[in-house]
Amino acid sequence: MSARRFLSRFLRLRRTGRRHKAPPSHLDLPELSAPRWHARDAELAETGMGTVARRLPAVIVQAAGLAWRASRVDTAATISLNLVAGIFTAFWLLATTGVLTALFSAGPTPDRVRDALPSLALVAVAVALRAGLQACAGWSQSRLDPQVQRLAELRLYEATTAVHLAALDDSDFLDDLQRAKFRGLTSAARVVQQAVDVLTGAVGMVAAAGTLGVLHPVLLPLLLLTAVPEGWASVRSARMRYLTMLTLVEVARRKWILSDLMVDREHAAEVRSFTMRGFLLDQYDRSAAYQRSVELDLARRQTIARVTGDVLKGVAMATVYIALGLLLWKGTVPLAVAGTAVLAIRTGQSSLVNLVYAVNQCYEEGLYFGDYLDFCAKAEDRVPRRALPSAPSDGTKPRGRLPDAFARITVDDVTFTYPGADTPSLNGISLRLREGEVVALVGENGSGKTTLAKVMAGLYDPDSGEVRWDDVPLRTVAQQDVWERVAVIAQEYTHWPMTARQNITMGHGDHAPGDDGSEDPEMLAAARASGADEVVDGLVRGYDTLLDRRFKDGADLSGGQWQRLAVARGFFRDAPLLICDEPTAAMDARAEHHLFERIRTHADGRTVLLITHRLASVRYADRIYVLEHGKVIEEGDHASLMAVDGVYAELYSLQAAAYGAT
Ligand SMILES: Nc1ncnc2c1ncn2[C@@H]1O[C@H](COP(=O)(O)OP(=O)(O)OP(=O)(O)O)[C@@H](O)[C@H]1O
Repeated sequence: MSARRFLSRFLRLRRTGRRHKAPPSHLDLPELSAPRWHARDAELAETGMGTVARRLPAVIVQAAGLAWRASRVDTAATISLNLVAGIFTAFWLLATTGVLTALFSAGPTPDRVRDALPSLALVAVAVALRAGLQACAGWSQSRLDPQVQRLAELRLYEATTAVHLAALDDSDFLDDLQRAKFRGLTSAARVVQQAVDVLTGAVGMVAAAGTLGVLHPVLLPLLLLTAVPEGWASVRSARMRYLTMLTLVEVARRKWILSDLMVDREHAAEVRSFTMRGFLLDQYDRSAAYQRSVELDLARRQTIARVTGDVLKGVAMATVYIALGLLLWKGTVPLAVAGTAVLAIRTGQSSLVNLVYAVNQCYEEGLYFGDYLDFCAKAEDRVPRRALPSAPSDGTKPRGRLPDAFARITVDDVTFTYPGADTPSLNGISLRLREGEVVALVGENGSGKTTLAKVMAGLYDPDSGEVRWDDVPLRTVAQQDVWERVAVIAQEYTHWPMTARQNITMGHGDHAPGDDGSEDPEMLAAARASGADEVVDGLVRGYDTLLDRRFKDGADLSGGQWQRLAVARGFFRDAPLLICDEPTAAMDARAEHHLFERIRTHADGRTVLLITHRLASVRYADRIYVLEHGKVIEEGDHASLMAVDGVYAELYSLQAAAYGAT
């Protein structure tokens, strides 16, 4: 939030009666001002009840649509049970008139009580049925919530795991994603809940108003008169809380960040070694103290609003009783009707208060839910039609079929620019790999090696140019077909919080040990080739060890040990093309030597694209491409590149000299 926006918001809040101290200056930090978390807050603060009422139907239609898709039975049950309960509310109120008419009639008391009994029985049945229906409605609503939540989560995750990788490099898309995930997703179930509460409140209100209309039309305005003060007090109190939370957003974020730093294991060592404890606790305490003072102030102002509402309600109730007295005195309504009217007014009053509150909440959640829906639609637009093998068979279906093996891979004049970047990361690159070759990419940091590897792995589509397997362009085949035929040992790999076995075999079905306890021979071969077998030998539960210290009996590995597992994962995939991007960066000298030996012997007949800064290891590559600023500037085998005496020769000589010196 810019200083100006903060100031104007602060002043606006002061004008609406707030008297908070400004946040302490140490809290006014740039990392707290990311707008994505609470993008709707300012809009909500400005919105009046008129706007809310106008936009509400659209929100309710969206909520109903989601609920319907989540569970037709529970949605239909929730709505219809609430409606029928409303009918019984009206029925109960009208039956009460019968009871009161009999009780207030002339004659001996036993006779009057006897006359009232049939109506009393009707009242009892109506009240019991209404309570039963409301309980059932509540039950079906509780069943609906998790189903809505599941549907909303699935839709989001299905989209985020299928969007084009380039979408995740787009900062606007990432902002929208964060907002949809952290705020929009939780609003899905809430908007449905609030929509049901709006319905329930409206039904109760209509039942009470309908009853009063039937009793005597003049009684209707009395209902509004009593409900308005309480409705006002409840909305005002909710808005106050909301606006207060708004000013605490930054402080709350600061507290999350600080609490993560003080609690998470990954920071624990540095917190101690850099003696950060006192600093963190002090920062946390100051934030908490500010939050406490704001919340105490809120409690005081909410109490004032509630007391004001209660006083106004008392005045309104007195007015209603005076009006009823006058109507009785004038003979406009009989005594029994007046008695029922009091009951109906009280029922309608609580329904109206609930209704106003639910409308407010429904609208608020609806805005965030709208963000979620917008994001899902945007993300689904960015899912490539050829993402999955089951791509639609319309004009955009994958035309080609990727060969299971290839004679050559050709990269032809490929250009690629990351979303939002000013300059291309790949600028007219051409190269070729023949089956069974080891081809190396070398070059200084940022020269485009990893980007080229990702384009060749089918993770990014080139802006122009083509990558072909034999004669089949990658952009014409289903992406999943490409991914299944390429094994990538990435520069930055994930520490999967799973067992050692799953870390190697993941994405390739279940590789549980056989009945005799023997492990899958292919997995063992991959582990041996990468040196992961030595890592697993040191784990208490072997391949069954969970590699995450956050769980009971979980283990953690060193950087080099994790890298051995990542390499084993790449070797395990039965893919004709193996891309190794800095596969030994964290390994010790012996493991590195072992791995490069393996790669030099062509990794069991596979074609290998090797990216590394260890130039001694690329000497034996069949061909070496040297990249600079996204272009190939030299190409050839080690001997020919040394003979050219260009960039490769310079880099190689530098490294060789360093070793020579030692
Ligand atoms: N996700 C991204 N979004 C925008 N630009 C990126 C992204 N990833 C890389 N780049 C840019 O693309 C260029 C090439 O990066 P790349 O990672 O391919 O280089 P590299 O040769 O693999 O470098 P290194 O040797 O350091 O691994 C760099 O200028 C980098 O800043």
